[in-house]
Amino acid sequence: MIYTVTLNPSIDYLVRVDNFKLGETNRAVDQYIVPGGKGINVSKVLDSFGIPTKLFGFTAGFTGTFIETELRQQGLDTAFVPVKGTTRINVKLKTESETEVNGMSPDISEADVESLQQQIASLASGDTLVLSGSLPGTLPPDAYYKLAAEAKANGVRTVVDTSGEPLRLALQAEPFLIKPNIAELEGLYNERAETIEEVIMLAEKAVQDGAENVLVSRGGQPALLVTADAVLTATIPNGTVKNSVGAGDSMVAGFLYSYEQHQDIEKALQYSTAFGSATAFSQNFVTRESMEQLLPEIQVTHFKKGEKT
Ligand SMILES: Nc1ncnc2c1ncn2[C@@H]1O[C@H](COP(=O)(O)OP(=O)(O)OP(=O)(O)O)[C@@H](O)[C@H]1O
Ligand SMILES: O=P(O)(O)OC[C@@]1(O)O[C@H](CO)[C@@H](O)[C@@H]1O
Repeated sequence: MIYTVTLNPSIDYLVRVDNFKLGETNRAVDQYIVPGGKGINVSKVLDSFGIPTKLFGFTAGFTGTFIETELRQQGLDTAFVPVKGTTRINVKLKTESETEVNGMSPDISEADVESLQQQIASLASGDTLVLSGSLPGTLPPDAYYKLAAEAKANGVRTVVDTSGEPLRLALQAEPFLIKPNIAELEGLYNERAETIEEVIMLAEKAVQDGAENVLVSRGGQPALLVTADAVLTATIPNGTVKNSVGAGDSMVAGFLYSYEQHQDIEKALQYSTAFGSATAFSQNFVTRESMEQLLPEIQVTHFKKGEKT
């Protein structure tokens, strides 16, 4: 069974404004109000591909109630720990470009964390635990490390999709998969990666530091999968980006969807990329139809030094 953890969920307010003017009253021409947060998005995508998951995390206040109610109505199995305060609202403003304002998390107490730890303690060998998104401000940076290490000690496969210090520390728990985008990978080692060789070098550092599979997304540029034995690249299909919110989460979902069936990292990279781009090219999330359309366009190859991608 796959379990996702969203410590810092959100209501995503996606709003489109034509001719946006800073400092003036702008009127929306389109809007969506949906449960968000990276782990929740992974669960939504997997569920739509027939893979059931259980959703852990913290929810608070009327926004938390909205998230829980919506997800349950969609048939998702939520088991959020209720906490004090109000779950955040994240604004995703679509103008000529995409601008995001992610809200502030409620405070999480030690007792809240213990409740979550108890839930995670029930996972066992054969289970997968996906830890995704930012940490609430009151949690220490090693929060993901601790949860991942506990799960791993029980034979659970762990996935960590976060950034900065929480990601750096989580590597010590030897996660099965991490999915940094290029900025997150650079941030991990405080180094710029302008050439493909530099990107690979940083991803290889993350492997040395503990990650089994490092899936690097680079927006419209080829994605990479780096392990101790292989460096793979995947071409990115051409298309018009409609909404990239959740494209990275769709990649995580696609990787797991494929890997659970085939245990083949080349296929997992191909599916992962198809899931990511299918989400980027749609207003909502990837569907089976949109994914299957893109899949044959994506070529996965073993990277050879000197190659341009
Ligand atoms: N311009 C694009 N053309 C095609 N596919 C894209 C484009 N931008 C993003 N994607 C798809 O989305 C995936 C994830 O993109 P990105 O590297 O921006 O991840 P991310 O920053 O984690 O995403 P997000 O946080 O917005 O969910 C890419 O690997 C690709 O499959
Ligand atoms: O602030 P975080 O936790 O880093 O990211 C949260 C978030 O931007 O990520 C998802 C898309 O990946 C959105 O649903 C959500 O609003």
